[in-house]
Amino acid sequence: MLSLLRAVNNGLIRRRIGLVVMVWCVVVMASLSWNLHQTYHMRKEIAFESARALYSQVLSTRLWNATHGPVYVPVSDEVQPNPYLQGLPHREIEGPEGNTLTMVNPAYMTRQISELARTHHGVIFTITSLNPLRPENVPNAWQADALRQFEAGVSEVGFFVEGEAGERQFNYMAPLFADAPCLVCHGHQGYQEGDIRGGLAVSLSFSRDGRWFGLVASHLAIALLGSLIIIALGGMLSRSYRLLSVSAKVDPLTNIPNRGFFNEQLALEWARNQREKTHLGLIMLDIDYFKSFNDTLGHQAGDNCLIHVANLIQAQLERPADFCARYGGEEFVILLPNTDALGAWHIAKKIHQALFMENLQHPASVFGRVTLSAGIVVERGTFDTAEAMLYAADIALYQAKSEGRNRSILGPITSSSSAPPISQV
Ligand SMILES: Nc1nc2c(ncn2[C@@H]2O[C@H](COP(=O)(O)OP(=O)(O)OP(=O)(O)O)[C@@H](O)[C@H]2O)c(=O)[nH]1
Repeated sequence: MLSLLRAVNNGLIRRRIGLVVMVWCVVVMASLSWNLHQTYHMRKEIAFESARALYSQVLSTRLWNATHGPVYVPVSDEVQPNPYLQGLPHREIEGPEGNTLTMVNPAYMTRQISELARTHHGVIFTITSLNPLRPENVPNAWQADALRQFEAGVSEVGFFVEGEAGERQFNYMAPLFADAPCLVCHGHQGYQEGDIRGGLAVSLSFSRDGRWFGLVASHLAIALLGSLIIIALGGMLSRSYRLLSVSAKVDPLTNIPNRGFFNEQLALEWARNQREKTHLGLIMLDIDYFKSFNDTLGHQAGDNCLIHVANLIQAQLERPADFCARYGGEEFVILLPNTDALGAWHIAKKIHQALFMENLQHPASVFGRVTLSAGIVVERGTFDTAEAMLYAADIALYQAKSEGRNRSILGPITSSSSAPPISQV
């Protein structure tokens, strides 16, 4: 039974389990990449919203300045008169306390606030242009690229980069359009109201996102756990399948292969034999006077006798390829690959002798003990089909019975042959 268990080919089940594990892992990995993508997308959305808010804030401040006409603040170390407003009337005026106030236009105010934001809040925003008045407003590479994109119709640009301190930095830029107050200084550059005259670049720092680690770890755990469950359930399924396959092939009383399994084996060996043109021996055996055995000693004793004889027959087989099955009732069959008539005869003789030595009492038999009759055939180009071979063995067995039982007959026996090749133990 154990050897049969091993013999059942469950490679297909293993391959299927492997496939299910693979599909499971692919699904988990797809979920991971979707979640990572979503996390990145969300983070980028938040970064865009924050940058847009800052951009709007700066524009509102500039608008406030532009709307209220010249704004004046006291001249100090931080706020010196703006050289780009040189020549404008009233660039400096006297304050109520006799101090000097200087004009702060939207661009100058943006620079002032930008400086405060950079030093106090770590937020960087700068005004930049492809055609700047101030040399400090010359764009860097990404800003120049963004400015060119605005001219091509793009409304904003934003992306993450690695910050200097290893943090994530989000660079954002949206266009600045020329309006009346701007043209005071930039009019001579040929700008009209509504033209894109530059952009407001914003750089925000974000801490590194540790969520990806949690996502990767949890997905790996799910993939591993799921795979283990699939493998465990698959193993149980595979074992049940093997047990089912085996029980479908084994005779429940004697625990040796049944007739169905024998038929499969016969088809295999027949095909191999036809290919390789070797000998294939077949012995059909039947317990003598078994009805009387049951009648005198009872069915339970009959069952025990069948088990005993099955084990005894199996014990006489010499090669791993030799195959014995319960063919039905008190009938057994043996397949002997690569075995000629002499070999098959030798096995039949061994069985007769072993059973004789076993001396299983059979009071109703003329022999006083359990005996067998056997029909032997050997295929080597003799039969057209496996069924014909089996039939010939059955005829030889019948002949052994009719000649007095407790013997073997070597077939084939044909009704047409005047002198059938009958041998006898
Ligand atoms: N105890 C038991 N008896 C069985 C089993 N299978 C078949 N038999 C019996 O085996 C007997 C076979 O009887 P027959 O076919 O007349 O053959 P026989 O009495 O052995 O006579 P010969 O074969 O001519 O020697 C029947 O009585 C069946 O009931 C089984 O599994 N257990």
